[in-house]
Amino acid sequence: MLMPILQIHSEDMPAYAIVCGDPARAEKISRKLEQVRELAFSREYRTFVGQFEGVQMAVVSHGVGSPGAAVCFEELIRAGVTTLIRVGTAGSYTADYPAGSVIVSTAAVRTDGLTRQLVPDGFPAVADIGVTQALIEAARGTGSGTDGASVASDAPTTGATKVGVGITVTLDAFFTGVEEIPHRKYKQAGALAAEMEIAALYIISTLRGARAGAIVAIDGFADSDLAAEYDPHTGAVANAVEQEINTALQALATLARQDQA
Ligand SMILES: O=P(O)(O)O[C@H]1O[C@H](CO)[C@@H](O)[C@H]1O
Ligand SMILES: O=c1cc[nH]c(=O)[nH]1
Repeated sequence: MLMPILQIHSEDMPAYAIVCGDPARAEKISRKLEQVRELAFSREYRTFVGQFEGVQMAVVSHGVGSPGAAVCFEELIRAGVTTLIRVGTAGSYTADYPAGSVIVSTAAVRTDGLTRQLVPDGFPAVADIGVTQALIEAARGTGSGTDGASVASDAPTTGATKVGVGITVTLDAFFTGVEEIPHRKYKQAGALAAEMEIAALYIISTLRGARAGAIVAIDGFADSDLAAEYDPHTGAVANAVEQEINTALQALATLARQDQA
């Protein structure tokens, strides 16, 4: 069956998918796959399929913002995807996790408009516990692997990259207007970072019976208290993106092997 917006056929889709905002990041991730094929590049949605460690998986870009990303998540699940990991970027709420860190999102604060049109206020946007566990373990594993960095049990690292685990905030606005975004409250309540699509991913996955998790590379500070000059194109951010990609690929392969066992 043809998915009308992504322009992919369900017959071509594996059960496992990595999703990310940027089509260029999808292409970068696809280069780590074997027997890779590009299925479609429709609007902001670029879809590749290939194998990682023998596991057939897809890599798909969803663009910026929850409404557009929701179209991608819905069509992927309709096409047969059952496990999704978002590999994104986010602004940090804490100097403990500066640019170049990565965060595994356990749940997302729903400040977006999209999920309000799907479920009532108060319904939680939570990650799948198995996907989250696989991401945390892979983050520790990739950290102690290729570049041999030590991994502290309470503050896991990947290479030189600090890894946080906790709540993220999903916003609709990237640039502020005249309304104040309550960053200070989110931060005081313990949220680690803000981005723009994770709540949609978690709510849609919960509604449709799929499982999802997310990892984000920190590219600056989300709140104006900490905001320095925003530059998502530094070497530290590129390193964190590389680490989160390796982590997500490893986690997805582990989940697939667990499913087969
Ligand atoms: O890097 P990606 O995956 O696009 O994620 C973040 O970056 C975009 C904003 O620059 C938003 O999509 C936000 O969620
Ligand atoms: O939504 C986003 C993504 C990256 N960095 C931010 O500060 N916000």
